[in-house]
Amino acid sequence: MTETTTPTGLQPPSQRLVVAVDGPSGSGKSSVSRAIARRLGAAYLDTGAMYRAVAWHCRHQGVLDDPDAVVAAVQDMDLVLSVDPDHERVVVGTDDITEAIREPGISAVVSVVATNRAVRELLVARQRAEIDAHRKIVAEGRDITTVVAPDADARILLTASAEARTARRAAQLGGAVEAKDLAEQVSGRDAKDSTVVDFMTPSDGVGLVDSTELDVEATIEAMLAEITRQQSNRTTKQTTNPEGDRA
Ligand SMILES: Nc1ncnc2c1ncn2[C@@H]1O[C@H](COP(=O)(O)OP(=O)(O)OP(=O)(O)O)[C@@H](O)[C@H]1O
Ligand SMILES: Nc1ccn([C@H]2C[C@H](O)[C@@H](COP(=O)(O)O)O2)c(=O)n1
Repeated sequence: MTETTTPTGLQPPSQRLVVAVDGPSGSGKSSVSRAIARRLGAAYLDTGAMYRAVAWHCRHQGVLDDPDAVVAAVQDMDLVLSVDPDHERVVVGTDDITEAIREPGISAVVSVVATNRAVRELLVARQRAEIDAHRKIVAEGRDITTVVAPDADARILLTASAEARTARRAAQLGGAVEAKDLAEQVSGRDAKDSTVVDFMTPSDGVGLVDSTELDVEATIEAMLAEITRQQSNRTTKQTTNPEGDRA
């Protein structure tokens, strides 16, 4: 069956839309994906917040140094994560950790859990369930375009130069962080996280948006244009080859 489309090639509002966004630290994934979700009337899944919540929980339980205990802690973890793009909220058990997961102490240790492959498997399963539960959703992280939702309707790698990303992080933190700590928070963390997933180069079929020379609004516009382009391509393929690759 062929899907119906609007004159612009965008799917009508009643149809399912999954947008997957990956990219390195400071590329703008969270701020831009949240804004896109608002404009599309979609849910917003911040998968980095899940890894941060796991890091907070394991540190709270004093098990960060024990990989097996980390996995057990994730299995038992009672995590509630808001997917409302207008309302950020992360709760573990009875603890509201929305603010706590953004602290430098968590940024410094989050790679310990993010590079644990068993933890990744558990979180990927939760992320897929969350995506399946929503008709429209923008999900962002490091492995959404490749592992979590490789069949997403639109898949984008959002990049920016290391210099631009470091400058953005410095501005975000209000200049209160030393240069070496900033470099560790941006490039150092990416280097550790890159050992388990590739989020520096787009895989096949993933669109690339480079925000180095763009401000936030221009990046949002470039992302929306790329989403429209990929949706149009998919619609054209479905119209010209409705049976897909089936012989
Ligand atoms: N195109 C842009 N131009 C200028 N500043 C930007 C741009 N995109 C994002 N920013 C700013 O850069 C900072 C980092 O952005 P954001 O937190 O969205 O990045 P991120 O990729 O989600 O990082 P991380 O993965 O480390 O959480 C924020 O202060 C944001 O407002
Ligand atoms: N899909 C994901 C999302 C995040 N991570 C890791 C990478 C970061 O070190 C950490 C926190 O992410 P951030 O909030 O900075 O985007 O979680 C990952 O490995 N896979």
